[in-house]
Amino acid sequence: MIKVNDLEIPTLDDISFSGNKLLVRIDINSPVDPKTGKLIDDSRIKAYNETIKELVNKGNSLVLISHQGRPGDSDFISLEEHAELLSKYLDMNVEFVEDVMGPYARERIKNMKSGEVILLDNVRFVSEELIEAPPAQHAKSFLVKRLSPLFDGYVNDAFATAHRSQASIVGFPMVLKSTAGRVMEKEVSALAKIFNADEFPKVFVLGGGKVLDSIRIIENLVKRRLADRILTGGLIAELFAAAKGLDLGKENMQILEKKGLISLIPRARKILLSGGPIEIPVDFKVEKEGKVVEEPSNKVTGVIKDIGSTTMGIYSSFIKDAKVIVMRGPMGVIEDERFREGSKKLLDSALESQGYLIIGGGHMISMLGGGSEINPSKVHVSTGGGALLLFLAGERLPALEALDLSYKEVVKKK
Ligand SMILES: Nc1ncnc2c1ncn2[C@@H]1O[C@H](COP(=O)(O)OP(=O)(O)O)[C@@H](O)[C@H]1O
Ligand SMILES: O=C(OP(=O)(O)O)[C@H](O)COP(=O)(O)O
Repeated sequence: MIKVNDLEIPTLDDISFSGNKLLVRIDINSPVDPKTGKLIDDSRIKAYNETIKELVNKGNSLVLISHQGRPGDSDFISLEEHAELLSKYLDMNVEFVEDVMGPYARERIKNMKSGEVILLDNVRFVSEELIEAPPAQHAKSFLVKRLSPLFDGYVNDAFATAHRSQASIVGFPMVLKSTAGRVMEKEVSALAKIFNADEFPKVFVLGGGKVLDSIRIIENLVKRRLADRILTGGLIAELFAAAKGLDLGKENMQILEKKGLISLIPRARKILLSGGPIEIPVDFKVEKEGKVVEEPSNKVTGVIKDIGSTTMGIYSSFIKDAKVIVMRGPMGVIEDERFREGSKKLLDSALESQGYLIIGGGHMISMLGGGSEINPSKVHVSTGGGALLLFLAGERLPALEALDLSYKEVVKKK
């Protein structure tokens, strides 16, 4: 059992599945090259080998289910390439089923033989999946009602989606015997141990594009005084710079507006006024008339694509002095080679520092490359980004709550 505060989460040691048909929720949501639509990192795809092999070796047949991207974004794609990569890394056939809960998928699941593994298509093609709702409500969703009768059990290994109260995460545990998979188990146990309150300074490096999530996380970190410094990059830095009243220029303000982020400025301002330890870049690398130039953050005219060199130097020195460094979300538009430098420099500083590094989020992890030189006693590479940060900030994760509830309501009562 994994114990987190008052939650008791069963693992594959507590509920042993053998010869069963199992639904396994994984998170293989990966960065995508917007030009080609191809995956640019496969670390999350490799992460589930242990869980999948262990379950297959016990004669179970597995139906893998995951999301990829969000509707409207360029990374909202089908999981066909993911299935090919899973087959390659597992060295077994993982059949791609181009359906989620329709007759084709259900027929294929019914006909599965022991040891077979299939991957359903992007679960977010089903609109219900995008609703955040309590487990009891999701238990009544079409997704859960159509798929759950076909299974003997449910395994949740999607730590990276543990902060979402979505049907494929919290609905199935209400009706099926459920456990955490090996990735979930390792992440939760390791992070609970690593994040020792006595180790400081703790420096959080937060970038990327999921600004609403990040604001929520920063509010938590500040309220609980968990961070000594929060170094901002990506769109989060732009939001805080705007909140501080810096002149980001018309184009960047239009980008913030288009992404619906202007309404978050008052929240960012409140964090700044409450004395939150937020660092904002002093300069940015921008794209201007097709050229890459650096501009001070109080007078920006080009489109912001990365942090500037002075900021890289200042942030690196904070990182080098830290005892614990948590990194999530890139400093810039890393899909473009010209704007990878900020993220790369900060990552190198973190790897060189004496501090313990916790790194999460698909994009930052992709910067690690193969990661063969990484020392596991100094670095924890999490499959999670937002989930990781919310967990570290002390929030309860819906996926863990659902597994705990499932154990009490579904397993113990049987
Ligand atoms: N200044 C910026 N303007 C626009 N997009 C940015 C900027 N900086 C980073 N990004 C984008 O943020 C995305 C990654 O953010 P996110 O999904 O939050 O990270 P992760 O997957 O690591 O959690 C990338 O696609 C990157 O291009
Ligand atoms: O990539 C993910 O989160 P992350 O960017 O916080 O690591 C997860 O797959 C969750 O995806 P979502 O933030 O679209 O719900």
